Amino acid sequence: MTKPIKLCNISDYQSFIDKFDTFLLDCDGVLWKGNDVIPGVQESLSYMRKKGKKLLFVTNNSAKSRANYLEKFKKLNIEAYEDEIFGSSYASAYYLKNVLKFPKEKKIYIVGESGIADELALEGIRHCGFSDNMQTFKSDDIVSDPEVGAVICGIDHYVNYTKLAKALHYLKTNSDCIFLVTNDDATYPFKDYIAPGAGSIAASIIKALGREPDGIMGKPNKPMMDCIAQKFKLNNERTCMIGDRLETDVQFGINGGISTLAVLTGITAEKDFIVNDAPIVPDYYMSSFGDFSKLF
Ligand SMILES: O=C(O)[C@H](O)[C@H](O)COP(=O)(O)O
Ligand SMILES: [Mg+2]
Repeated sequence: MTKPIKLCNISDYQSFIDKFDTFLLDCDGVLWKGNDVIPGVQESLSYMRKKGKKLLFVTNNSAKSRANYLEKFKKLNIEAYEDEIFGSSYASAYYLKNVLKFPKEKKIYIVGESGIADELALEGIRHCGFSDNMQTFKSDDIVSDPEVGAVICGIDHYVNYTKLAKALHYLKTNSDCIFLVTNDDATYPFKDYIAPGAGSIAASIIKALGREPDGIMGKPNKPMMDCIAQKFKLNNERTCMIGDRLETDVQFGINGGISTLAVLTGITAEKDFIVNDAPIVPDYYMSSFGDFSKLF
């Protein structure tokens, strides 16, 4: 088993950055936790831009559209541009439009937030489910709607029984109704705690439905890489994925044939991959992406 290389000092940081032209940067747990920016992140990104590196922000968080994410970057005083941002809501809309060729006459029921609705709308795909955000459960609300051709589930801070019951009803009663999940992250790192992730929300529908989703869009899966590849031709030898979760970020890099750097500010701990039988091992790792700020 190849051992991951730990980046410990300024010369390690310098030689690592010089190896690559493009960095795919995860967001939750690498750049920030919730709305708390990880120390040194702005300076690290500025240094990379100063060295002429291409930066792409690749997040499984489907709560926001690319435009909304750009607002978050600005609010947190992090330089970013909309065409650098790839979220699982965008990857889902891209997949439904270009791969599934989702029929115009059908609509999608959303268990999730505005990111999914906004990106579907940009692709001209009809959707519903938003009005159920604050709904108190009433059995009469669970009615058939043959126009629902798909259910999509992502992170949803307003998830409720009505939404889960409607999603299950459409999937069970509408023939050929497909079930997509924006991402399978079990957890979601905040500054002082770990919260349930999109994968844990989708798990309640999966359990009730008795089958797995027809597709998971985000890292480590192909729809996210396809979404990036339609905009940027990556030179795999000179590209590195930087993330905080082994089974999404590092696996995404491995699947994509690019290098991987794990940081320890989010979900993954060193003990998760330093053992001999670790299933997923990054090429490199370091305590925090913010440590590159020492080069600034
Ligand atoms: O959906 C989730 O569980 C969270 O958004 C998760 O944190 C993924 O965000 P990422 O680390 O890919 O930015
Ligand atoms: Mg992350």
